Amino acid sequence: MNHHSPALTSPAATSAAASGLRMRGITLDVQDGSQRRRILDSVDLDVAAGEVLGITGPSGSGKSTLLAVAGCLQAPTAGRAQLLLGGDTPETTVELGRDTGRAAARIRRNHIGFVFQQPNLWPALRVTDQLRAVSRLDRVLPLPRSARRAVDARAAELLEAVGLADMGARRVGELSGGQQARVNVARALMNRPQLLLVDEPTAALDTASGTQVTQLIERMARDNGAATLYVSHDAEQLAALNRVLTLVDGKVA
Ligand SMILES: Nc1ncnc2c1ncn2[C@@H]1O[C@H](COP(=O)(O)OP(=O)(O)OP(=O)(O)O)[C@@H](O)[C@H]1O
Repeated sequence: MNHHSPALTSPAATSAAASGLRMRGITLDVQDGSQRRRILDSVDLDVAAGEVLGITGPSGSGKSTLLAVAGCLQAPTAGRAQLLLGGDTPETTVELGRDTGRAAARIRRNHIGFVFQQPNLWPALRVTDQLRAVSRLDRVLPLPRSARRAVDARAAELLEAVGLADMGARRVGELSGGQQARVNVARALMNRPQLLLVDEPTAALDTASGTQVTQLIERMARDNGAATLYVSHDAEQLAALNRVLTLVDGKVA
């Protein structure tokens, strides 16, 4: 695996990494009344495993739509989105954005973590149970004890990594906004995704907590080897990232 930062020759597409996200020529047209509208226009980008790429741009420039394509929630009209898992071969490549049905749901469950501004945590559920609830192992009932232990160990490891080691038994409704954002990041990484998609995670936080969450996302992306797209409007948060791509009218500016 290549954990080196790619050379900063271009803000978007960089030298190919053996692991990470590769998007080429991503174009999305939608029917808007009687007109065809181009929401994304030939977007190229690379994000190596463990690296964070900031995505910014004016409202309506296509940032969330780009995340939706990478997250198999929206199939592009043209172009290719691929998640490389250690080589550029069919066996080590997950094709993203080809369809949005059950195969896409499986890809999301196995390979993609999402962090949104609205964390969608259950306020009455304990922190550890939030993490247990998204584990794909929870789908097989009854769980063998060894699998349950593996899930609990992963949850404990992540809570420690995000600085909430003592909070596992707390109910989410009792946590501060910054702590909830941390639970949100931990939960997104439960299934060891190789791709992490983050949309405005600091919008509801003050600057200091926002900065901590951004630093946390960078560290967790690196430590977990997750290629990460980080959408934000917040200049302060973006300034902390090594690479930022700006979209204007669906194009890389
Ligand atoms: N399926 C769709 N049908 C019609 N229009 C769409 C569709 N998906 C997105 N759009 C339009 O595409 C444009 C880009 O939307 P998108 O949400 O990606 O922008 P954004 O950069 O994330 O904006 P914001 O910063 O406000 O969240 C918007 O004008 C939106 O209304």
